[in-house]
Amino acid sequence: MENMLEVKNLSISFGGLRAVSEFDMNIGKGQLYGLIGPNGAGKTTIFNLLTGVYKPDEGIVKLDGQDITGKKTIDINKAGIARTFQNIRLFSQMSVLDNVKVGLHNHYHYNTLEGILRLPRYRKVEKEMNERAMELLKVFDLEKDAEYLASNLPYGQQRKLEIARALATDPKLLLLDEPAAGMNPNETKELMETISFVREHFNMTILLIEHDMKLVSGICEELTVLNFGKVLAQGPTAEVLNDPQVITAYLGE
Ligand SMILES: Nc1ncnc2c1ncn2[C@@H]1O[C@H](COP(=O)(O)OP(=O)(O)OP(=O)(O)O)[C@@H](O)[C@H]1O
Repeated sequence: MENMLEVKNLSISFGGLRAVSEFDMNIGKGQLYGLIGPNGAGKTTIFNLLTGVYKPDEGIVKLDGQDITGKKTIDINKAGIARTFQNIRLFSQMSVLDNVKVGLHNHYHYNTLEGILRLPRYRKVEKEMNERAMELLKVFDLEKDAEYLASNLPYGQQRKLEIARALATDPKLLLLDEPAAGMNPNETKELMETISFVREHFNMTILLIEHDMKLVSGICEELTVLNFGKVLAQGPTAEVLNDPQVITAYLGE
């Protein structure tokens, strides 16, 4: 299997704290991959390194063969990585539809003057964007909520909308940071179905951070377990979760 993501020897320190150390991870195209580990292990820091929020002290990140190490967040997004956040970050005072359209701006363009004068090209692009955004909302069963304010959606739906907005940027790799955080068991079950569906429907490669072991064992094919910024175990989900070191360091806590 060809790799979508290749991470080699990634390290970063904050002051004296080595938050991520000599971290390696390969994710095959189309894989659903989990990153787990105790609180403070460095999982979110790895997402921040992959998305250019932090620049690594050492190491290489390649997306679909392209070196993206140390690039700016916006350029990494254009290269094909989109993410969601541990605490939902929607534009709460914008409509559901407009939240998705924000994501589409990577790919649809008109200049300001065309916009102000409402020239035909502006209207054509707007129409295409509305159609594309509605298509995405349909996938998540949110099209009937298109005109609502994002903040009026129930929590589980806001999570879905955040995923829809990330997908609107047309990524190659989707990063989900604790998508099930704060969800009840029913919402989590629905979310698992949504994530599996997104993988199939968009032929997407997905990396997720998650503490909910039911979700992790239910949908992830491979895992990396992180402990104190280092890889503790890596491989097929069932093997990793039965590894005595993993049970002691993480699952047994
Ligand atoms: N910008 C920063 N400055 C200083 N220390 C930081 C910074 N970002 C993260 N850290 C530290 O790096 C370590 C790893 O944090 P990180 O948030 O990546 O852990 P995590 O595995 O995502 O934890 P959780 O499961 O609780 O979200 C922690 O000790 C944290 O305090």
